[in-house]
Amino acid sequence: MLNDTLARITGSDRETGRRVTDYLDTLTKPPGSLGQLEILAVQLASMTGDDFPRVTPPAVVVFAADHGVAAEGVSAFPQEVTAQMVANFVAGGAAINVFARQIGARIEVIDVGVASELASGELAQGAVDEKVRSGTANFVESDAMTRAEAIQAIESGIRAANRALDAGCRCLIVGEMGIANTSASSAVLAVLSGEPVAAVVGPGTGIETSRLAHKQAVIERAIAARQPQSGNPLEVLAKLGGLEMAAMAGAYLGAAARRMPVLVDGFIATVAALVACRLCPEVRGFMIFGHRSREPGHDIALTSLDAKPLLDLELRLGEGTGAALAFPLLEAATRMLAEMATFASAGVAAGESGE
Ligand SMILES: Cc1cc2ncn([C@H]3O[C@H](COP(=O)(O)O)[C@@H](O)[C@H]3O)c2cc1C
Ligand SMILES: O=C(O)c1cccnc1
Repeated sequence: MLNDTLARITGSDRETGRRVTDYLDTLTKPPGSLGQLEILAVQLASMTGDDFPRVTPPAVVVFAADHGVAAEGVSAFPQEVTAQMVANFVAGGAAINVFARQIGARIEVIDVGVASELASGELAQGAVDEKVRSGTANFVESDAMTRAEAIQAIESGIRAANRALDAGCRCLIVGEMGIANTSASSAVLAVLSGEPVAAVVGPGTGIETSRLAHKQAVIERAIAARQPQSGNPLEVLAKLGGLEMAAMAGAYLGAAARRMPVLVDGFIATVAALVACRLCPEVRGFMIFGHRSREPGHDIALTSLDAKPLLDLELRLGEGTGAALAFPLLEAATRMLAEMATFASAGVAAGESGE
């Protein structure tokens, strides 16, 4: 299924993009005056192959999984919080639930590796059970997961993207929940970007500055012990990543294979996006970056992808929140194309051409 999906991903449709670029200059505004919104409109048209792309309704998929490295004291919160937040997502009380409701999104919560037994029983009723294993192994001691488990998690992400598409959704927002996943993301990013761990590591849920040096040392020890090959993204993911990160990468691939625009969230989501792009560079053409997270490694991940995020609200939450908040800008871009009058239709005199 992964190989089929990879084979189906082609570049975005530049011809449609060029047509929409020309059309934008016929709308009743000075050429280029809607700035980034015009760029967004062209991107969405190129992704979908549609001169009048639509992004509503959006889908939010939140993947949850635990991390063995939580045992090293790298998060400000205990591991149980992952399962407890899954219950909160299902009950509709988390930040992502609020913003998903605001934008009219279909929301799905998917357990790909929550450690708690409760999570697959009463706690997570209403969550999709795609558990690959009960959390990763502590990557300081052994590989986080096997290559087969990483592929299984990626494929659960592909299925989630397909469910969203089959339900009629037109834009995919991918979120995550997993205590200690900023450590796994920092490890993966350091290897894939070649940057030192010190440059990509950050406070995550808010560990004290004194504990940040410990978090950095744990990640450095893990990379030294696991020795992943930076040119092999699947190996880096399996040795140092997380099940939710694998599923997120899969969801991006699944969306791109069906030309569905993806709105990428914060630090963890962007590291997963980097993994997806290393697996298949054409996926990049289907990604829009919602916001710049306060987690310091996010800038490095964004730079690695040559990505410019839409918003900077100083968020550091994850769950898909920054992407959900950016969604109305995508909708505005599509409405601008579909609803604005042209100079000809409105009888407005055109100005001098050229900027
Ligand atoms: C209540 C709560 C809700 C969250 N929602 C997202 N995260 C975020 O924090 C975690 C990563 O930070 P670290 O690596 O420091 O554990 C992830 O679960 C991420 O999604 C949360 C964290 C907490 C505590
Ligand atoms: O940007 C993120 O996704 C993020 C930052 C800190 C903690 N959790 C998530």
